[in-house]
Amino acid sequence: MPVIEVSHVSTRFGPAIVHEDVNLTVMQGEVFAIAGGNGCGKSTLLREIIGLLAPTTGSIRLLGVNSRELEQSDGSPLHRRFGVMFQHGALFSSMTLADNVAVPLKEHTTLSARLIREIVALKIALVGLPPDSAVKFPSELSGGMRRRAALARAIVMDPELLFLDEPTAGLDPMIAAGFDDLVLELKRLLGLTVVMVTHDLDSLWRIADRVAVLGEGRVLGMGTMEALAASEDPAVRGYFHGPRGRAAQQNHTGTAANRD
Ligand SMILES: Nc1ncnc2c1ncn2[C@@H]1O[C@H](COP(=O)(O)OP(=O)(O)OP(=O)(O)O)[C@@H](O)[C@H]1O
Repeated sequence: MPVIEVSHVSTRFGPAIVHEDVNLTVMQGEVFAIAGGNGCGKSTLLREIIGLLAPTTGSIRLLGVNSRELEQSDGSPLHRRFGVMFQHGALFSSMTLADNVAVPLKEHTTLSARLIREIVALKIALVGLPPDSAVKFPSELSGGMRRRAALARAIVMDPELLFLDEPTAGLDPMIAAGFDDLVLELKRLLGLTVVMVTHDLDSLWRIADRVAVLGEGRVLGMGTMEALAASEDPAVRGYFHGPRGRAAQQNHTGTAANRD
């Protein structure tokens, strides 16, 4: 069942064309990644899918609802059905970790303070953070812990869909791998569909069921990592067959891609 349908989306900022006729479908239960070079419009597409930005033309359906309706209805029940982890975690620096995680519950529910505390403690444990981290401020946490805290906030409303914008950017490879494992574990436990924007080729090999590669304003290629790595399309090859792409493939399949 499709949970996201992006149809003929074009995006312009003044004279700059970011997307021209982008089409893709995300199916329920998959980890779908949006990849591509810097500035190709990955984050913009994510913002359009969750209704923060309207595409110039074309349409996007999220869980069956047109995202233009979503953009206009801030309190929509649909907002409870998806969670978002923005770039770098985007935690509020003046709030403790527990208060950060509690934000969506305070905004979207009328639950008592006690119940909110209990749900927050549960989510903090679910993402593998120790209980005493709840009272700490983001500046007192490591980069990896901050990402986990941001993930706890993104799943605090028990969403069906989880959006991750560059979740492992700037993390060392071990911490990034641990974060990927956590995403897979949460997907399995909570029955999530995951949509992730990423540059991290290791992460793509590790957890993505399908990947859309954006470039030149469109989807250059879409499919499993195996299929994309075997693509003959020069634009797709360029993305996967650099030194980092070959190393990531070697790590995950034991076979290096052929040198161009
Ligand atoms: N609100 C905006 N106004 C004008 N230009 C914008 C706006 N948002 C994004 N852009 C431009 O659109 C292009 C795509 O940006 P976007 O952040 O979506 O790319 P990206 O693929 O996520 O990049 P990166 O991998 O570097 O994070 C960039 O050239 C950016 O400068």
